[in-house]
Amino acid sequence: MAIVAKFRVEREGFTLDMALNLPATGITALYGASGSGKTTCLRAIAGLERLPNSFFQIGTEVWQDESNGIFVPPHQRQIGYVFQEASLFPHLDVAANLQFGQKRIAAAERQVSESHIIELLGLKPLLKRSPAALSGGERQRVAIARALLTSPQLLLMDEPLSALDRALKQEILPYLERLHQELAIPVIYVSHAADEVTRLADHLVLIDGGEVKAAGPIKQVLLDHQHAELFNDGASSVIEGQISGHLEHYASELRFGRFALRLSQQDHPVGQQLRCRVFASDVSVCLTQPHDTSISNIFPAKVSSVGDGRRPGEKLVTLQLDQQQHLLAQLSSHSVERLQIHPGHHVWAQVKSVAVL
Ligand SMILES: Nc1ncnc2c1ncn2[C@@H]1O[C@H](COP(=O)(O)OP(=O)(O)OP(=O)(O)O)[C@@H](O)[C@H]1O
Repeated sequence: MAIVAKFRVEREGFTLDMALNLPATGITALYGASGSGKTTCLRAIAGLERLPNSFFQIGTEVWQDESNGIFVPPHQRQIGYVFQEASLFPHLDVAANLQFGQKRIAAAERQVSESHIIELLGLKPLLKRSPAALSGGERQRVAIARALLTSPQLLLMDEPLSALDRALKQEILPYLERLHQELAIPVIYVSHAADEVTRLADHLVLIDGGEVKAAGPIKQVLLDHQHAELFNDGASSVIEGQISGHLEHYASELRFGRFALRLSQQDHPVGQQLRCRVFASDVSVCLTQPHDTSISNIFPAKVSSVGDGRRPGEKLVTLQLDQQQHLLAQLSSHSVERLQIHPGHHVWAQVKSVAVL
């Protein structure tokens, strides 16, 4: 099943022209700077903004095809929408706010059970509270639950964590991961926070100036040197693996394919799936296997490409560890020349540090 969209609108000083072909599964992140057109795209998907000459289809359902006079109004689209700020009814308690979501759908059409959603989002202890007595993170969890209880075919989330401080954000992210693992509802997630996107998304659409610059599975898009600079905090690659053990010296081990990555001690149990982000600036390259180094994570790799970095004198080198896993290394062009690093070259990748997401 796929989501196919074509949106075009010209506004004063801004043209949006996007063609999207997305999988109707998992989390797709729309990532771009402020003013790049993410919200306009989301509002167009919801039908809140009717853009001329546009088209939208999810699975076999066409919600908009202006060339054939089709436009399904927003209230007839099975969509859940979560905004930056949770807009709960202040006079109703959490339970009544949730029921409001569910009542919009006839009992026979409900796809999700209320008790399951309450459990997934950890809302049981909050049911009798009024919205005023909730933290920002709790309010947002209620808003997400309310949207899910309308049994949407598609969940749209517009910067759902951007109004929360770092601690609240960290509190809510595991809930979003659980939703992802346990519910089959596709999510389109708008964000300009690279850490959120790399942690949650399966698919990534990079938007710049109203246009799609790149789209595809997140690991693949991140490796594309051309787009590395659109990710505003620097080029990086993602490693996804399972905690395979807790080691001495306050360290844990993450297995990915036939490799193991040593991390600072993690609280997660063995077997827990985890994503890490490896910044290209934290990866260096040796021609021979280093033994006398303080760096613990050293992998044999093959250079698959060498491209220009963000600044003059910088190169981005893609290193292939195996069929599934690549790393990006940011090197000086001087080092690339001195070590004669070229595609096909067998080298050793040293990973200085890893951001656990
Ligand atoms: N109703 C409107 N009429 C005219 N211009 C608009 C309208 N809505 C948005 N714009 C303009 O369209 C451009 C894209 O806005 P949009 O809100 O989609 O960007 P965004 O990527 O979501 O930004 P942000 O992250 O700041 O929310 C901006 O230049 C904005 O000023």
